[in-house]
Amino acid sequence: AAGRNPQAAASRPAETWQTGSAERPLQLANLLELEEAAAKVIPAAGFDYIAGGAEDEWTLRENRAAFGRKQVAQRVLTGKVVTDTATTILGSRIAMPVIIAPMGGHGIAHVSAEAGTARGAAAAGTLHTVSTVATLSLEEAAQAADGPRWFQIYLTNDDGFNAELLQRARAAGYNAIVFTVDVPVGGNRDRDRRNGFVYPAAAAPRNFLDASGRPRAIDRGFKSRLDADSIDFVKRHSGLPVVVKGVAAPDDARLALDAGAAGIQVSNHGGRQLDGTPAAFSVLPAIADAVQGRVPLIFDSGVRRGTDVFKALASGADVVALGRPVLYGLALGGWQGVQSVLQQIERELRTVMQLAGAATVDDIRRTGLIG
Ligand SMILES: Cc1cc2nc3c(=O)[nH]c(=O)nc-3n(C[C@H](O)[C@H](O)[C@H](O)COP(=O)(O)O)c2cc1C
Ligand SMILES: CCCCC(=O)C(=O)O
Repeated sequence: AAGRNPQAAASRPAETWQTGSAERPLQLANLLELEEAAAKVIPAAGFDYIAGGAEDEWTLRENRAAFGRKQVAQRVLTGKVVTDTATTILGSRIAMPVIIAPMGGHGIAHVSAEAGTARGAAAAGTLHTVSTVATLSLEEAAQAADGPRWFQIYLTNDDGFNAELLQRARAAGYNAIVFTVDVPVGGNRDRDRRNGFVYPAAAAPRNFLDASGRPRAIDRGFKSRLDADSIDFVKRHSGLPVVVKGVAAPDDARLALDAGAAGIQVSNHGGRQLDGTPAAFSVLPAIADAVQGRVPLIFDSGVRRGTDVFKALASGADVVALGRPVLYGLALGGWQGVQSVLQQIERELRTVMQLAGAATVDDIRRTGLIG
């Protein structure tokens, strides 16, 4: 059931999908205003799929609201001046503590699909996490740009296929595997049910096509039973550092650590899975406490502003990952739109750092929040 949408796409006849095709930089005041603009470019059911969350979308809204309950301390007499926003994550140097979260089907948003996203990320000096259900194959996405890149895996019920996918990722030069564990089943997404949404043929995930173009493994669905052995499987077959993504409880963080995770991605999948759970930002401090700096923490779900990045890092995250705004930037401006989105949040972060007396990313991590 978890793989229902992409699976349906693989067997649908060709159809036209009139989505974004512009290639231009974007003039942005902030990332929040992108959603309304993107709704005019992406076909309605595709837009709902991207923008929506599970059930009442309470957690989707709470992901934003929670940032409003912690405050940044203004510090203007420290004598510090922002030097740069660069940082290192799992051995990769990136220009800002912001990366791109894995999202399926970039072809839903723009004709360049993941090639545009990868190029935009590289132009901004950061990395893109390519999804299992990406429109382009992991090899095509890798060829689109130089620089560090991560591959996200959903384990299917076909372990031979899973092992092959991990080996392909290693061969294509991916630097880490992001193993997503919060989709043992697809969430209850009312908008998609109402729209009868399935991935359009234009976004059918090519990782599942065999040499003769026939769909493979995706009809077996994604694994529901996930545990320490699953993490070990991903480690063994990839030979790469494994980030366990979709951790929202300290006990899952401890379990992932014991199973050999090289990183933990605190996330509630952007409010798309279990509605009624706390904001990802609300559970971050307790997870950081459980992890005790033993592995890096990546944080996502609801990040839209430089202040959000600052607050997440001050709460224990090493980097944050950005979801929906990247697809909106891609829809509106192709690779240049993605670059604009990343540059905008970096610009905001720099200003916040200066006003909060943090000269570097490490300084942010040493800063306490109010509230
Ligand atoms: C359209 C869409 C598709 C997604 N597909 C995937 C996916 O294939 N794999 C995955 O691990 N997470 C997926 N996610 C979740 C994101 O990685 C991330 O957790 C979430 O979008 C972060 O929240 P934000 O959009 O509020 O920034 C998807 C999210 C969206 C919006
Ligand atoms: C059913 C999983 C497909 C991609 C995904 O993770 C999402 O839409 O959130």
